[in-house]
Amino acid sequence: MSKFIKGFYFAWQGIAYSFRTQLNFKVEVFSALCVIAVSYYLGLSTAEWLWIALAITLVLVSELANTAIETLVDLVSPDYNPKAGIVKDISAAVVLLTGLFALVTGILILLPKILHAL
Ligand SMILES: Nc1ncnc2c1ncn2[C@@H]1O[C@H](COP(=O)(O)OP(=O)(O)OP(=O)(O)O)[C@@H](O)[C@H]1O
Repeated sequence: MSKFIKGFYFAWQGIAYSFRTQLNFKVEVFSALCVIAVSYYLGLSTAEWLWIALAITLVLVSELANTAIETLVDLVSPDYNPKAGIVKDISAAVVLLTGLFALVTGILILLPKILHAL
């Protein structure tokens, strides 16, 4: 396998590991699929699709980074350490912020269209 192809394989391993072990990542992937289906049904403009894609990407990327940081913290600091806790808390805060951004984006773009379609 070429080094280039191997890179994709390792990246996929990281996604598969996160999906297997992180309930939050599973929920976010399924939520993203639901949002994409609803967006397709509602017929978004190109700009609206880009905002939805940005929100979904930010949430999934931050959850993957959070999983990597948690795993690294558990590796280097398996025992209780206030600084290890702070690192995990900040990492979780990043996911929270991207989730809030996704929520606001979804409400601003999808809610008016859903109400109009009812
Ligand atoms: N080694 C540690 N030392 C101090 N506090 C920790 C440590 N590990 C975890 N904590 C605290 O417990 C919280 C939850 O940690 P945990 O590793 O269970 O994260 P989680 O988000 O619940 O992860 P997972 O998705 O694996 O369940 C952290 O945000 C942190 O405040």
